[in-house]
Amino acid sequence: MPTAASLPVGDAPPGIVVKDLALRYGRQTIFENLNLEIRSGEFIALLGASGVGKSSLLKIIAGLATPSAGSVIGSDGKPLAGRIAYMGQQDLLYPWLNVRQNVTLGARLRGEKTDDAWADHLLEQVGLAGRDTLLPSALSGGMRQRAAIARTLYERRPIVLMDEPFSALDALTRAKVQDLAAELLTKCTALLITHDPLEACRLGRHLIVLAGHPATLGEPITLDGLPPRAPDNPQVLQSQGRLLRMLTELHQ
Ligand SMILES: Nc1ncnc2c1ncn2[C@@H]1O[C@H](COP(=O)(O)OP(=O)(O)OP(=O)(O)O)[C@@H](O)[C@H]1O
Repeated sequence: MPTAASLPVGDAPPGIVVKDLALRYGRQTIFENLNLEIRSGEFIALLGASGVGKSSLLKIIAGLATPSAGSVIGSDGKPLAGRIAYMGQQDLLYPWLNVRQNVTLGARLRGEKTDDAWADHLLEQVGLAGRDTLLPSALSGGMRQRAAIARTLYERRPIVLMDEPFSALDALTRAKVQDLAAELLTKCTALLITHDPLEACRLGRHLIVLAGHPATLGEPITLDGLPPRAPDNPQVLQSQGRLLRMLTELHQ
């Protein structure tokens, strides 16, 4: 059975290369000539004011939206289709399916045999072993989000994109789920949208701010050490301060 330390995503996950990306809605230009390179296995946190275009960028990278111009490919030069798992702002668990059925939904939709040993392993990892027959209505918010993480990881994709996945959780549950995500995503290339500077500093290797109209990406703040970093880690506290200052200045 695979272990968390050996999530079966191959040797090195592909990085992401975003080249000269533009997005326009009618006369509104959300961004133009946007370039971003995320190296293999890196965890990037993307921040920025509401409405600046973060979710749009993530959806384009995920292949869920079409850009007006530009391209997104893997750092290995191959398309990213089929190599990305996407986790949105809501857990989107199907209320009529139990935890296990939700976790294995992708395989079921594709008409594949479900990998029950892998599902068991993930349910154990996210602390839901023995809860697999419960419906989402019987779960707390934190448990639902943990089930959604298990469903994301069940897909065994080397790239994981997350759009504010923990924003609805209370501070303590959020910290626990952040720890879990950091541990389970060590072998993936990950891009996380968050409004929470502390979350960004605990999880991200590079923190990038998207700002302006049209939006551009700022110089990244880079943190050392492996996530999850402790909330009172001096580097986390210092970077959090820098980030808040940067976001405030950009908003003026
Ligand atoms: N399908 C669409 N048609 C027209 N405008 C859109 C569409 N989708 C998004 N927009 C606009 O594009 C801009 C960027 O939206 P987006 O959701 O990417 O922002 P965001 O930075 O993720 O915001 P938030 O932090 O609030 O989630 C917004 O002004 C939004 O109104």
